[in-house]
Amino acid sequence: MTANMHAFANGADLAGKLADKVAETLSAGIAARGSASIAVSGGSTPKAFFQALSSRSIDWGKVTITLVDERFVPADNPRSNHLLVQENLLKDKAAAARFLPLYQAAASVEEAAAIATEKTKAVGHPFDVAILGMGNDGHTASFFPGGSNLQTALDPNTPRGIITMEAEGAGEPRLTFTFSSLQDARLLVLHIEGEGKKDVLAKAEAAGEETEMPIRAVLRRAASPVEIYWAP
Ligand SMILES: O=C1O[C@H](COP(=O)(O)O)[C@@H](O)[C@H](O)[C@H]1O
Repeated sequence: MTANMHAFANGADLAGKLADKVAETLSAGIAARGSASIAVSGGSTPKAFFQALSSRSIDWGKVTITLVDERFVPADNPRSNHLLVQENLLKDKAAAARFLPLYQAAASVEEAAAIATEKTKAVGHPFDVAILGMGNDGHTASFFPGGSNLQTALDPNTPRGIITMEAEGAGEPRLTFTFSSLQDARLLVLHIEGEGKKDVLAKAEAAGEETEMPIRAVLRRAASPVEIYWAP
């Protein structure tokens, strides 16, 4: 419903300021409820932010970290979002956090989604923090244009949890939290970098179908304000 733009001079500045804001929100969650949760994205954008966040002094033992979405690949695959988080976030002070992976070594991606839904069902009602990314095709999480489960993923009446997604632009089959799981995070961030992504955002903010650019569902219908963090 509401989007607030936070623009920074460069990626390093953004990473530090976003880490400060996320650490503050997680600490407030711990103070209010005794624990806190965060769902993060993969891709090429969040590495510097993860590294900055890992050094923040909060009570990481009370924090659960999970992923917004994941490829149906094991954690040693270079395309795994789990691997990205393992190498860049679950270290330094943040090594004390609990991590809940979405990938499960199941016979099918559908079975993996059911197991991951069960294993994550105690967190995220709502998440304290959800960090979304956005692809050049307007996807966010694994809500891909033309995705096999896109309508279900974006339906506000779909229960919280993880569903599967296959799409031409997605590579491997995917596991993704649904829109209903992410849209009410206490701090809902869209983290994008580069002039190209700014242009994609402008296109998404214009009129058009959500199914063409699924990030529109978040920009238009999220219950929480969308805090857009951008750097050139
Ligand atoms: O496929 C994915 O891509 C998006 C965006 O990635 P980027 O490389 O353009 O930053 C990401 O948000 C999502 O988690 C990931 O699975």
